[in-house]
Amino acid sequence: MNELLQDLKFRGLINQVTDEAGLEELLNKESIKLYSGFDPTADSLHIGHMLPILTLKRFQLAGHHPIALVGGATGLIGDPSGKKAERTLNTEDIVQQWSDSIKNQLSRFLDFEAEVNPAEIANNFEWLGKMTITEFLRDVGKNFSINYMLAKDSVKTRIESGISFSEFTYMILQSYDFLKLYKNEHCKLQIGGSDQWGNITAGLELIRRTETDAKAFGLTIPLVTKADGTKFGKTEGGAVWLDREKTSPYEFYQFWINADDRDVVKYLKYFTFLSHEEINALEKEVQDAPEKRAVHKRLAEEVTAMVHGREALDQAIRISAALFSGDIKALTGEEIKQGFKDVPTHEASAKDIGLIDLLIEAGVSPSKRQAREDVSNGAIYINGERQQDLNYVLQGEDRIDDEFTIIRRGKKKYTMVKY
Ligand SMILES: N[C@@H](Cc1ccc(O)cc1)C(=O)O
Repeated sequence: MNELLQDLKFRGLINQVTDEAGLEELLNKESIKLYSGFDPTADSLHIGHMLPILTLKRFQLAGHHPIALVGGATGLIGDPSGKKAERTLNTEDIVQQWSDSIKNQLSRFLDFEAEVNPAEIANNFEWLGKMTITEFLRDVGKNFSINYMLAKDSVKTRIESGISFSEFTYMILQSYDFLKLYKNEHCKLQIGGSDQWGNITAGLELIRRTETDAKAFGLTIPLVTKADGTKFGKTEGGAVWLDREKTSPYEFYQFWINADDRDVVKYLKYFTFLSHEEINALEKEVQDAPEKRAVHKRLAEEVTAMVHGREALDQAIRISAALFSGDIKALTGEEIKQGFKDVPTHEASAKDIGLIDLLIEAGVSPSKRQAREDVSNGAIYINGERQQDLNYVLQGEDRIDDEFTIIRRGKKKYTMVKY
């Protein structure tokens, strides 16, 4: 058995393979080129994209050459696979901009400097962008029968609700990419999410029809599912992005820490490079002492360090600990902003405001009487410091970075006061 395929199987990373025995033979024989494509449908990739990226990386670590393809052209059209409705088109400028940011993100995961098997980046705008309509229809489109195309899930499921000619032809564009990379780069394998099976096999069909003695393969990765049935990768705040401006390293870390006990081992297998032995040991730990959440922590550490680096991970851990204990004094203003992004905010009516007045206008305490009680009982904290003086007036030193103050009532109720 091939070691890489064995690893992918152990991790549950294989959904379908076009010809497993053939692929195994090939992987045992040579170091191959493989690719996966990413359409710029937003200014950042999100954690749903991580599985194909990390799978490319697993191939690279096993000695193969990964090509990460940015869909500068396909992103202008829109893949109907797995989509219930037609997409709205984005402008060429926007797609160009998004292609650049996605390219940068992809570059963080793969090794482009490796001596023998460096990763490569490609952009299908380079060939599809230049192609003329007559070339497309004569050289590529002629190889696809309408029947074949109508039978694909991506099209079949949309016949009733509607699909444009543009999205209908998407599979041909992606097929042409595979053919192009197969011919020019000897790229013999395309991988992608399970919804990409139709597009990948269409590419294989095109290669088979146009190349003699062609041998290429497709492999899909499962869709990440969650034990509670909700969609993976979404939080209340929306998608979990790989761009730290959109999802801070602290939020990113929290996402993994909060994984369901039933999902955590699966995520370790999917998203980390820990050894099988280590994962098996951690699996035992979840079964024996799930309440310790040590395995969740380990998962969050591994993935956050990989995506955002060691320093950002340390910061995320410090913010989490400070928020948990309520002692935020040691945090910087930036760290507090990350940690308190989702707490209610209140715009203070004045800078040097009396504490009781502030508690009332910010809705921290429901009434004046309660506000006074809260303060004298010691339930009120200003930036992590208890304040029991009923006549206390907030001053400059209570404003972090001269911008905001964190008020806490009781154990967990936080409010960010801005000026
Ligand atoms: N269709 C893929 C992206 C892709 C684009 C071009 C390719 O050649 C391959 C894959 C997706 O939407 O996820």
